[in-house]
Formats: sequence, structure tokens, C-alpha cells
Amino acid sequence: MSAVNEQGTIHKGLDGVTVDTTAISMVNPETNSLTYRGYPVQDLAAQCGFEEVAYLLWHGELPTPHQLAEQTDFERAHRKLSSSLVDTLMRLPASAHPMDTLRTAVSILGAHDPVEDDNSPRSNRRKALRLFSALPAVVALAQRRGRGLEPIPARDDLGFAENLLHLTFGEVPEPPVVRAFETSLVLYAEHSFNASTFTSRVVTSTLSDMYSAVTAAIGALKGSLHGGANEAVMAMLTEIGSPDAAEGWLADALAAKKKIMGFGHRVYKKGDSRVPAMRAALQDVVEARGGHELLDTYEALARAMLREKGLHPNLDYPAGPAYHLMGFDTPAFTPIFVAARITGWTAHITEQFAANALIRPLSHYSGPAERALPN
Ligand SMILES: CC(=O)SCCNC(=O)CCNC(=O)[C@H](O)C(C)(C)COP(=O)(O)OP(=O)(O)OC[C@H]1O[C@@H](n2cnc3c(N)ncnc32)[C@H](O)[C@@H]1OP(=O)(O)O
Ligand SMILES: O=C([O-])CC(=O)C(=O)O
Repeated sequence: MSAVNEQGTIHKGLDGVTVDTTAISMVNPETNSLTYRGYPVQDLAAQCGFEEVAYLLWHGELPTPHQLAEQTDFERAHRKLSSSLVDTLMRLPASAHPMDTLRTAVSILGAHDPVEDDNSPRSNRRKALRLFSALPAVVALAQRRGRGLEPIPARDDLGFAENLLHLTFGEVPEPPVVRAFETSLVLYAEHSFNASTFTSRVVTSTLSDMYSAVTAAIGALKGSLHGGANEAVMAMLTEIGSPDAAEGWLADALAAKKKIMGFGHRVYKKGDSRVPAMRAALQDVVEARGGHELLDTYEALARAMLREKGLHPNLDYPAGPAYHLMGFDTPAFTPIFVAARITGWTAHITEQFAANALIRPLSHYSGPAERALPN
């Protein structure tokens, strides 16, 4: 929504404002499409591993086998968290949300990086890979801790997605579940100037460091209007309970002026480009694991929402129930989003450093006119 006053147009929420260029991804709401460096995201999800997509986002091209092997060697060698980091994370209050654990972990990783203040492209490339490598162990630690379990060691014979699943569950699930999980990582990896990515670019624009920018981005992603919606979707579907209850539940929620989690989007108005691929991945998980009633509830609510509000699901809508059926506890959902989006965030931080301008918008003052202090 924008409003004009004597000081110019106010673009509340920066709605519709183009603030910079990016060569990383393109969201096209007219065609409901999303490309990473020119490649349609659904093609990447179908044909590429998450590590290749990470390389593409960082470097602009898909890797050669040699380039991928180099990246994989680094990633597998840096999966282990230091014992002091594990001790600190395990001492956080049991009530801490896993997103707080992740935010703290990134902050500590920054404090322990010996060249933290060097913002050269080479150094930032190393930092991005270091975060990418370490985050699965933090995601898994947070979920296991919630279940009263100790962390377990990474397996360096497994790919990124399989290793994250192994670290969480102590075993690698059946191939359809692994594929569905990897699809979700590819779909979650990048989405232009969304709120958390923009946050990371704002922090970067002051010439701060990558760890600070990522720490801030995690905070922005946690909110339920952004990444936190995948957790809120699961809470909502659980509360609805059955397909028959969806219509009545929605009528009550809309009458109470509630936002329905997992629906609507700032940019897409005709449907989120990533939903068809994630809906298919959810179907695969249901076929492998059961959950037909949950899927029917999902469909019943989506139908009612389209009819009542004309709103389509966003990526968080299928991702929430898919993660639930894979066995993740709900508070692990947004942390998984972080483990995927670290690729997009760090690509944007690097792009921002390469052509930086301090991000500092204006505001229209609406407080009292200038006045004298009381005597
Ligand atoms: C990966 C991601 O981050 S995707 C986004 C995840 N977030 C969610 O799923 C949370 C639920 N969705 C929403 O809150 C919104 O759709 C947002 C925040 C994603 C986008 O919001 P905006 O672009 O600011 O649109 P805004 O909130 O102004 O909505 C426009 C209208 O649609 C309505 N609307 C939009 N989304 C919803 C929703 N999920 N439930 C109910 N009404 C909605 C608004 O109430 C508003 O109606 P009004 O004009 O009568 O007041
Ligand atoms: O683009 C947005 O505003 C939110 C979103 O879908 C994402 O970050 O993946």
C-alpha cells in the first residue's frame, strides 16, 4: 500500500519498490516462475543435487565434476561442530526455539573465525562454505536436544541432504523421502529480495561481516509472516484435525480476521512457482509414510481458501506437512529452511559487497511539531 504526502510517496512495507539489481534469481509473478541464474527451479529440483544448486547460486554456473568434488571435499571436512560450540548450544535454556539455537550458533561461529573482518570475495566464499557445512549439525542438534537426545557424528560418505537426515534421525530414510527432502532444500534455497535476504543485504551494506548478516537474516526468517509460516502451517493443520473440519475452521478464522498461514505472497498473486514441485514431493512422502488424512485436510483447506479469499498456497504450505511426515518435530521446520537459504543469503551478501551502496531509506515524520522543553 502506498500513500502520497507533501514529502513524497510512502511505500509501506516497501511494497512494489525495486531497490537494486540482482543476477542470482528471478521471480516472475506473471508466469508464476522462478529461475536461479536462469534455470527454472523445478528443473533444478528434478535434475540436480542440492550441492550443485548451491554452487550455481554462488558462482553463476553449474559446477564441473572437478569443481563439485572440491566443494564437496570442503563441505564434508567442515561438518563437525567444535566441542565448545556444542557445549554452549546444549547449555541454552530448554525453552529456546531451535531458530534461537541457530542464530546463536552462527554468531559463535563468527566470533571464532580468525579472519572474520576480512570481507574479500575469497574470504566470504570460505565463510559461506563454512556456514553451509556446519548448519545441518546445528539443525539436528536442536531437534535431538528437544527429544532429550545427544548429538551424533556426521557421516562423510553421505550427501548434504542424506547427512542432515542421518544427523537428525540416526539413520538415512528410504530414497523417496530423501528425494522429497532434497527437493525442499532446492526450492527453499533462494528467492530474490525476500525479507530475510533483504535484511542480510542491509547489514552487509554497512560493511559489516557475513556472520552478522546471516545472524540478522535468521532473525527475520523466524517470523510467521516469512519462514516461520511452515511451522505455523503444521500447528494449523493439527488444530483443524480432519478434512471435514476445514471449512468450518476457516470460516471461524476468517471471521476472527486471522491470517491463514501458508497462503498468500507479497509477489505471487496467482500461485507460488514452487508449490507444484513441493506438492508432488509431499505426495511422495505420503505414499512412503502414510498421512492420507493430513493430505486430505491440506486439500480441503486449500480449496476453501481459494473459494473464500482467492488466495493460493505458498511454499510453506506443502513443506510443513512434508517435514512432519518425514519425522521432523515442528520447531525444526524453519531451521531446515535456514540450512537451505544459507546458500541464497550468502550469494546475496557477496553480490551486495561487490557493488555496495549503504541502504538507508527515508521516513515521513508523524510525531509532534518542534516544541520547547517544559520549564
Ligand atoms: C517462504 C515465505 O516466506 S512465503 C510467506 C509465508 N507467510 C505466510 O504464509 C503467512 C500468511 N500470509 C500473509 O500473512 C501474507 O499473505 C504475506 C505476509 C505473505 C504477504 O502479505 P502482503 O503482501 O503484505 O499482503 P497483505 O497482508 O497486505 O494482504 C493483502 C490482502 O490479502 C489478505 N491476506 C493475505 N494473505 C492472507 C492470509 N494468509 N490469510 C488471510 N488473509 C490474507 C490480507 O488480509 C489483505 O486483505 P485486505 O486488503 O482486505 O486487508
Ligand atoms: O519472497 C518472499 O517474500 C518470501 C518467500 O517466498 C521466500 O523467501 O522464499
